[in-house]
Amino acid sequence: MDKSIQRKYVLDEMNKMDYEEHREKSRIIAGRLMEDPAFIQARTVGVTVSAFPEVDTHELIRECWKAGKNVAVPKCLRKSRQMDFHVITDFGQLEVVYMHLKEPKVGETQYVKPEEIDLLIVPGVVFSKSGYRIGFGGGYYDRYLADYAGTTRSLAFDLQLAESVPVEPHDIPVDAIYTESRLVVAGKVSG
Ligand SMILES: Nc1nc2c(c(=O)[nH]1)N(C=O)[C@@H](CNc1ccc(C(=O)N[C@@H](CCC(=O)O)C(=O)O)cc1)CN2
Ligand SMILES: Nc1ncnc2c1ncn2[C@@H]1O[C@H](COP(=O)(O)OP(=O)(O)OP(=O)(O)O)[C@@H](O)[C@H]1O
Repeated sequence: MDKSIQRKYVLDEMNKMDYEEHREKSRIIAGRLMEDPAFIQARTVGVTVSAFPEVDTHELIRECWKAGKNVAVPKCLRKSRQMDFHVITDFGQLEVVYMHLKEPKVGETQYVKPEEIDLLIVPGVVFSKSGYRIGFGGGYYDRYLADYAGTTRSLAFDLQLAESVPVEPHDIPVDAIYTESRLVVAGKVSG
């Protein structure tokens, strides 16, 4: 199936969730990640600030702060279509400048190199059982992952899992995907 059709179909399904269902499932998904040794051991976590209908990451970010972890969020560089991650210690250090996305205020936050991020939580719209993904189409994460050697995870609702997605040469799969009912690891699915 065409990438943009698959993206639109799944986004439409995600948008059908009501506020309660979205919040409850997000809480379960984030809770599962928080039990993962890769999360527990991470000193610095790279994560996006979610926007509905993405799996909510706000509570996860607060839990990172409580546990003394650094929270690094991406700033998009539009010309080069690259991203820089900056450490935020408060949601007040975010601003909306690009595509309704909450991004770090670069003057107020510390830049971190890819090798300083222990765990990168990779966003996406559709995920395959091999860990491949369809994002919002900016190619930002594909570019970042090309230079990133650390551990990756994704957070998704069950309805975002597809049998397969089109794979291009630049696509790099994530190590594992948490949903409200499943853990998908390197092509294996368990309950
Ligand atoms: N919450 C959240 N934040 C995130 C992402 C995400 O998926 N979720 N990203 C995940 O990657 C990055 C932003 N990704 C983007 C992906 C596509 C376009 C986009 O479609 N841009 C239009 C218009 C560009 C322009 O105005 O210059 C385009 O490409 O046509 C923008 C951002 C970083 N932050
Ligand atoms: N490593 C890369 N080097 C150069 N161009 C790239 C790279 N990765 C992706 N691109 C380009 O970026 C554009 C968007 O890529 P793609 O459609 O795979 O995005 P996506 O996976 O849906 O989104 P994202 O990675 O932002 O979540 C494509 O035109 C692709 O060719």
